[in-house]
Amino acid sequence: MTVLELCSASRRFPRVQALDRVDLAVRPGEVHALLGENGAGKSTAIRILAGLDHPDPGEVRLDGRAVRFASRTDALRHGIGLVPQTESLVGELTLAENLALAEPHRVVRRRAASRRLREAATTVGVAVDPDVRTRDLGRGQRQLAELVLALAQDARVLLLDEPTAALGPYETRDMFTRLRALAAAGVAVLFITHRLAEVRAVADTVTVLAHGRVAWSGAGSDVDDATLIRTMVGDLPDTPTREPRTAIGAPVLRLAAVSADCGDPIHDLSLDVHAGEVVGVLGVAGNGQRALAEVAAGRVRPAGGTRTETGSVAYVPETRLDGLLPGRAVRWSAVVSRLREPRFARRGVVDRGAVTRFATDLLARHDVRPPDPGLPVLTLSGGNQQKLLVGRELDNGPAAAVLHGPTQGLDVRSAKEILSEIARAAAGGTGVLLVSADPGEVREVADRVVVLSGGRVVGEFPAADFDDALVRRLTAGGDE
Ligand SMILES: Nc1ncnc2c1ncn2[C@@H]1O[C@H](COP(=O)(O)OP(=O)(O)OP(=O)(O)O)[C@@H](O)[C@H]1O
Repeated sequence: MTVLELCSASRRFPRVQALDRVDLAVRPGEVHALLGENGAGKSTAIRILAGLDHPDPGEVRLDGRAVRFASRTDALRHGIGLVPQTESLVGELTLAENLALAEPHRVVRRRAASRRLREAATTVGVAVDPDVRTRDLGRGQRQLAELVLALAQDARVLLLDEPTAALGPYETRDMFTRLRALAAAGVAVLFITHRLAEVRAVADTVTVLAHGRVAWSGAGSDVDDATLIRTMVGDLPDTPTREPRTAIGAPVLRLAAVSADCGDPIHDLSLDVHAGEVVGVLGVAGNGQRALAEVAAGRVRPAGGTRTETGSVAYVPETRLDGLLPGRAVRWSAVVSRLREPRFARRGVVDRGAVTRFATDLLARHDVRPPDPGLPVLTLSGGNQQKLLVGRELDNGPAAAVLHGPTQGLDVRSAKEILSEIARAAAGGTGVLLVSADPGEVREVADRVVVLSGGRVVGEFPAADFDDALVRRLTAGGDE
């Protein structure tokens, strides 16, 4: 029995056919994974199912009947909950206030809202405080909060656009336990991911989109990983994620006994990043990663201690839109951190032609699709926005680079390309601070690993000594 489906759904945007006659069905009690390379049409499919967009032509069916949701709120009234890729919570408000905002059709008293949220959180075993300003939660926690928000509104279908992108392996496993419990209770779950291990861990059914079409669909047990990868992105590039390094040099970024509070505080933290070195920072989300990244990048002044840099510091923030100019064309996001360079100005006025030429070249070099500098940034798929941001930041051979979750939302091919880019930057002398939720990528590209817990460094070791059990113990708050 199908609860929600796309029937021969197409959607065209000015430069692309995002969906082309797609059939996709979600069933109660089933976890369905939606896969595909960046730009394949996954978010478009989910947005249509959630009432944020409409197929043209094509149909959405609910319980077998054609429907046309007027909005996301309307879809939610029919039991369709969405956890979007870019969070939709209002940061200044608490989760309880966000719930009141999401239900304009009824009066929601704050105490009742908090109670409903607590109940929903208990159902899925999540510890969220409904009365904390959502801006003060880490990205992973905000996504869990959105999940709880949908459940508090009685969603019987959950559409999750990359719910695990900002989560580490332990939090991901927890989330899957919750999703399985929801499915067992009859909820239908459709989620987007780029990680095949997650498909194996939780999905009953898999659909792969490629260039807006269904390239494969069926039971997860009927397909192997190699076939899935080939169907998604073709053959993987054979690019190295280790480059011969020049000797590791002097420190390019030094934090000495810094403390800062950006929601998840850091205390008395000291860390040096040397030229030509990749320092990987691991930890369970919400243990000071954001504060560390913001302080290291020079965005937030530490409340105590000192920060020293020796040259330019590139920064990829955890939330990609914080590093882009969402309201403007791609070309401006491509140059924003370099606009002061003389080549972009003519007699004191910005030289649009020079900006466009630079942006065109940057998009081509970093495989951002579509490679059109005139498109609004928000019309790029999430993964392509990420490639633009990381490409721009590493492009200029900075002295240091602070990268917070640089491969978030990237398909396997692009993630591999970004890791090679990081390795190349380090080989060229950049000192990289890689703050990541993914132990696998840290292990692959870092020289040294630092583990954060409770806002403090609780362990540090050469990447060559990487030991899963040790990392698990340290991230859980143990001492070395
Ligand atoms: N509002 C829009 N206007 C123009 N083009 C758009 C718009 N929304 C999406 N697109 C384009 O449609 C295509 C599919 O985008 P979509 O976001 O669905 O991809 P995706 O598979 O979710 O990618 P990712 O894995 O990177 O998130 C992309 O080429 C994207 O640039």
